[in-house]
Amino acid sequence: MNLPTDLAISLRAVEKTYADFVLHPLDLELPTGQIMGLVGANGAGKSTIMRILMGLIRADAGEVDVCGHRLPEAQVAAKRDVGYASEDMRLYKTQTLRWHMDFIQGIFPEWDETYAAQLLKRFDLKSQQKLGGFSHGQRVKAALLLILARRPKLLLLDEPTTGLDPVARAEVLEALADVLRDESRSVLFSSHNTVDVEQLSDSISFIHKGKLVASEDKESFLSSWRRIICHGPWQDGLKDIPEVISARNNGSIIELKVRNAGDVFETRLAQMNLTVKAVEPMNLEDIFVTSVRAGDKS
Ligand SMILES: Nc1ncnc2c1ncn2[C@@H]1O[C@H](COP(=O)(O)OP(=O)(O)OP(=O)(O)O)[C@@H](O)[C@H]1O
Repeated sequence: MNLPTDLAISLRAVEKTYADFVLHPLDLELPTGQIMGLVGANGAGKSTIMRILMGLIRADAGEVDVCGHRLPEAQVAAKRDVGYASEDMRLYKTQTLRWHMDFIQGIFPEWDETYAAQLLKRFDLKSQQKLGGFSHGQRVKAALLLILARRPKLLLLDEPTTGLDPVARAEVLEALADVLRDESRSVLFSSHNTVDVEQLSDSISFIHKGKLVASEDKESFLSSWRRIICHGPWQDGLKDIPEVISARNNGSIIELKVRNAGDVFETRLAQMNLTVKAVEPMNLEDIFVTSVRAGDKS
């Protein structure tokens, strides 16, 4: 079945249960031409989502569409359109990078040799070197080169920058930003590195213990959070206010981290004899740590 392709990814009520983990009914959409960062703590379910999208595991329920192909029925067509890179990607240690490039070129007619040559240079890789002799960072870059030069419509990247030194990270991020210059391509990447996600993404999806707690464009997501510093008497009831994700006091200074708190929120604080001294934006790292520590409230 061919479905409309204005969405690179469409998940509807997708579920997956393992012995000790439940991916709760998940709805997720990635419009074509966008880059989405998938953020969540260890074991949140990021790789599970990636593997479902790649058809490596089957969802227990729900509908999975990738580049307009319904899985699992249109698995073969979907695999042509998707490039997937993860830590468990198998490369042959005894073969050179050139051997891998020729191998992939033989399978995917879309292979772009000019682009592959540019990536070799950008990533500072030697095509005649055997993969067994590559460092971790070089292996990650080699895997990305093999996927990017195929020019797939959708890139699924599981932790693409983990374990890379700052220079290699910058090279990889630049290469990903380049991919997006072509508006028909899309990227979903998971990362623990909130700086990368904040820098690169159009939208952010936040997953916590198998539940999608937010999936929004980056600006709205970041601006929905605030750090508020106030003066006044501490009250245990602060923690029960739904918008307050975290509340801490140090003497008469109270620090609140709030989400979706409208203007009436400050009126409410005033009614509690709290004087607002500062309202500050939060970066993704702070939001991430606050959400994970707050557990289910986020
Ligand atoms: N094949 C499997 N059998 C049983 N449990 C599994 C299987 N694959 C994953 N899980 C469990 O599902 C949960 C989510 O795993 P997943 O790899 O999706 O998390 P993640 O968000 O990618 O974590 P990390 O950031 O550590 O890579 C974990 O508790 C994991 O143990």
